[in-house]
This record gives sequence, structure tokens and C-alpha cells, in this order.
Amino acid sequence: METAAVGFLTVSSAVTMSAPFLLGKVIDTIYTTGTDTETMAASLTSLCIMLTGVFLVGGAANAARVYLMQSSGQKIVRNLRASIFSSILTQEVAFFDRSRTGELINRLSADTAMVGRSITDNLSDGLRAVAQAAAGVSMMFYVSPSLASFVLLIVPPVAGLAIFYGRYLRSISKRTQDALAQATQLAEERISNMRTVRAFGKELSEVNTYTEKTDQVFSLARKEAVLRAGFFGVTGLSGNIMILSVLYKGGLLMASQHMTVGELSSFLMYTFWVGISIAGLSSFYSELMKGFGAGTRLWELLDRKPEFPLNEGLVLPTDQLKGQLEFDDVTFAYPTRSEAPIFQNLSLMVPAGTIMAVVGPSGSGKSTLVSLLLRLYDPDAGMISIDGHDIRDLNPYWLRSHIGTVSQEPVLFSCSIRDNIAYGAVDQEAVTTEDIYRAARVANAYNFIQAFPQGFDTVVGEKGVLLSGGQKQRIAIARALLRNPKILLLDEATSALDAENEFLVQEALERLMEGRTVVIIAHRLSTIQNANAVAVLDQQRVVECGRHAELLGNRQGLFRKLMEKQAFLQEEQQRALR
Ligand SMILES: Nc1ncnc2c1ncn2[C@@H]1O[C@H](COP(=O)(O)OP(=O)(O)OP(=O)(O)O)[C@@H](O)[C@H]1O
Repeated sequence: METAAVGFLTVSSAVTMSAPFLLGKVIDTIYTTGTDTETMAASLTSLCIMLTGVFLVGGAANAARVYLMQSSGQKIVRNLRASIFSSILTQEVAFFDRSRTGELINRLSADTAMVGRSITDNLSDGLRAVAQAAAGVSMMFYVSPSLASFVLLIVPPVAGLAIFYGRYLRSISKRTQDALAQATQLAEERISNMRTVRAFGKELSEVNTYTEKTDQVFSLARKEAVLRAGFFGVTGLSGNIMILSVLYKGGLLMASQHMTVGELSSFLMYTFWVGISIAGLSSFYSELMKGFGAGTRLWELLDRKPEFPLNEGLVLPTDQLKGQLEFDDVTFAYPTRSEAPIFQNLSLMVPAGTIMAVVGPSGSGKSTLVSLLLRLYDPDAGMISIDGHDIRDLNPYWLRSHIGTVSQEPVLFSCSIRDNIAYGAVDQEAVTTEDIYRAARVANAYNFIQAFPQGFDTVVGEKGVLLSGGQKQRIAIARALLRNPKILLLDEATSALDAENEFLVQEALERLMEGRTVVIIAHRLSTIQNANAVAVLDQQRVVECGRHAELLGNRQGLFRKLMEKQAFLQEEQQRALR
């Protein structure tokens, strides 16, 4: 496609460039003396008919060139967007701890658009300008070498200026895209957490902060405008000076009989063409430099290799998977806060098919334990294993396909309930409506979903804002059920649900846990009592582990203290209710 585009470009440019030469001939035919009017009219007619044909071909070739260049440019943008998105999604989780959502979104939308524009509109017109300038200059030399070398003296200083201009523009463009990314980041975070902004009444101050950020973009844009104004002023001026010098020097050459009026006219038209091409080249060059500037961060993102692979490593036969989990002497600190260890020499064993409740003070690392099992992070020392296999040797994709999760505040996507439940399946395409209904029934979600006017096609709103906490939980349970995992990682909701919701969620969770290895961050006494064992996290390790009753027996133990505190709280709550 690109080759065809270049072919059409050559044809259309050849036509455009031959025009002044042929028009010069027409003028010379008109001015020819010594022939009778009839002969002159005949040759003028045939010359004009021929020229019309040539122009028609040129017009068609130009249209074809624009179409091909545009569509192949857009294809490049599409591929660029897809590659950037794929590169973002394959990064390790720690990358997302460091990067900000809005910034990444800006890269994906604004930066790619900028690079796209510099490729699409620009490359095609730019190539055309280059071709025309080159052909124009050659024709100028062909028509009159002495006049051409005189006129083109202006080119070297303008080219020198362009190089400086390009460098500066590139750096401004990069800074502009960075400033824009910051503004987008702020907007994205505030808009997606609008309820909090409203609750704290921060609309006005957020608008001010956003305006400050956009002011930075504006001030950079102003710098760019000054720069452009200067550059375009100079290129426009140099174009006019070129024309003027052609008329001056050409006039003298004509006076001394070294040039005909047709030659001077041709030369003048070529000078115009070269002038126009230089103007085209300037904007091509500007856009290209801006594209390079905006592209810098994109290339960085494209070249970034994730710290751990997504789909490489050992895959065990599914029927051999038992689901025994073990932490062996694990030491871990989050990569973004490597000086603050979360675990030191932590060991914990969860036999296959049993339920391990994890309790501990806030910040003791209960959620971190779950993240490590999902291999969102790797431990700094020690080993985490499943059925004796180090999870670092296993294919992460395979590993996660056997783990189901339900978090405290389950995240749903803004699509239908049906799609949200189907999201849990390893092969989403293979899920039948019956599978989804079954999962919803087991999760006690079927009835309330069917009661919605649109049933399973109800769209849940961004992050599921159109549902209650208990409803979201039950949909998340149905989603986990559809995956039918050997291992379950659960985070029990702390927020109080009403009695009926609580019962329904509890019942659904119990059905979900049946026959699986479960690690549950427990908040309810009943969950702790029903678990096969309880692990108490504190001071970067497991301080106590055993059955509920055993742990209660240790009067000095942390578990007993935690339970007493909880019992105390429950009493308080009950008293308040009364
Ligand atoms: N992505 C992260 N990057 C850096 N530090 C983190 C990250 N996530 C959690 N932490 C830190 O790790 C520690 C343990 O957090 P974690 O969420 O595992 O605790 P938790 O026991 O689940 O707490 P809670 O009961 O309050 O939910 C905290 O001090 C927290 O600040």
C-alpha cells in the first residue's frame, strides 16, 4: 500500500512540477511572433488539451495518494495504540504502584494521537513537499543555472535556523505532553472518585488545581506559539525575498537577452512552488519534531520489559493439582517501599482442601499475603509453593486460572451483570447462559438479578455503583464460582450488611468454599470458628497458628486480645442499638 502511495505521489508531483514548464511553453506560444494567428491558435489548442489531460491524471493520482497515505497512517496509529495497551497490561503490578492511571491513559490517547497526526496528515504532505522542492530546484537549475544559484543562497541560513527550531520544539512538545498527562491524571482521579470530592465539598478547589495544571500546558503552548510565529515569519519572508530576487535578477537577465519571457515565467512559477513547498516543509518539520517529542515516552513504554513473565513456565496437569499452599521463610517488602519490610521469615502452611482464616491488626499484611499467593509480587527471600512447586517456576497465567478471589469491595466493570459474571471464566467464549444462571443461583444472586427490569443484561455502572454492597459481593462470588478454582483467596467484607444480605452472602461464601483450599481474611467470629485453622499475623510474621479454641486458650496470646477487643466492640454496638 505504501509503495502504491509513493507511486501516486511521484505521478502527482511530476504533473505539478511539469506544469510551470508547460505553462511557460504556452506563454511562449502566445508571444511567438512571425507565425500567423491560425497556426498559433491550433498549437495553443492542442497544447491546452494535452495539459488538461496531464492535469486530470495529476488530480486522480493526488486523490489516490491522499487516501492511501491517510489510511495507512491511521493503521499505524491503531497498531501503535494496541501495542501500547498490550505493553501496559503486561507490566508487573509494581509498575502500576509507581505509574498513575491518568498518565497512562494520556499516553494511550493524546500521545498516540499526536504521533499519529505527525505520521498521517503530515508524512504524506511532507513527502510531497520534499519531492516538489527537490524537483522545483532541479527545474530552476535546468531553466537558468545562474539565476537558480543566486536565488537559492537564501536556503542555508533558513535550514540552519530550522535545525535549532526543531530541537527546541521537540523538547517543548515532550514537556507539553508531560504537563497534559499530569492534568489528565488529576482529572481522571477526581472524576472517578466524584462521590468523595462531593462529600468533602472540594469541587471548587479541584477546579482550581486542575486549572493550574492546564495553565502549565498553556504556558508551554504559548512558548511554542512564539517559536512557531518566529519560524513561520522567517520562512514566509524568505519565500517573498526569493520571488523578489527572481524578478530582480531575472529582469536583468531578460533585459540582456539571456532569458525569454516564458523562461522567466516558468522560473517564477518554480520559485513559487519551491516557496510553497518550503512552507509545507516547515509545518511538516514542526509536526514531525512534535511527534518525536510526544513519542519519546511512548517508545519508553513500548520497550519496557515486564519484570516477570505473564505466560511462561511450568504447567501442571490440572487433575494433579491438590492445592496445598506453603509460605517458607518468606521475607518481603513492597518494591516502592523497600526499606519497610512487611514480612520477615514468615512461614505458614495450608493443607489442601482446608480453610485458613487470617487475622491480625490493621496493616499487619493480610492483604499482602493474598497478593503474594497470586504472584502479584515476588518475595525477596524464601519460597511460596503450591503442592511443593515454587510458584516462581509455574506459569503465572495457569496459576491464576486456578485461583478465585473475592475482595472486600469487589470491582465490577461497567458492563452487564451477565458479562461481569462471565469474566470469571478462564474461557469467556465458552460460557453458556445456563452456566451463568447456575453460578448466580449458587451465589444467591439469581433472584435479585432477575428482579431488575433488564435482568442479567442490567448494566452495573462504573465500578458497580448501581448495586448495593451485598449485591456486588454476591455477583463477585458468582464470578469466582464460574472459574471453579482449586484455591480461593477471600477478603471478608468488614462493612456491615443488613441481616438478610449478610445471611445470603454468608451462605453463598460457604457454598463457594466447599472442597477448596481457602485463605480467608476473616472479620466475622463465625468464619473464624468454622475455619480449620487460624493464622494470626503481627510483627512481620505469623505469631500464632492453630484452631480457634486452642488459640483462645492462650491467655497472653494476641488472638485472644483481638477477640476480646472484637467482643467488646460487638457489645458496644449492641448497646448502642438498644
Ligand atoms: N502496593 C503497596 N505498595 C507499598 N506498600 C503497600 C502496598 N500495599 C500495602 N502496603 C503497605 O503494606 C502494609 C500491609 O498492608 P496490607 O494491606 O497487607 O495490610 P492488612 O493487614 O491487609 O491491613 P487492613 O486490615 O487494614 O486491610 C501496610 O503498611 C501498607 O501501608
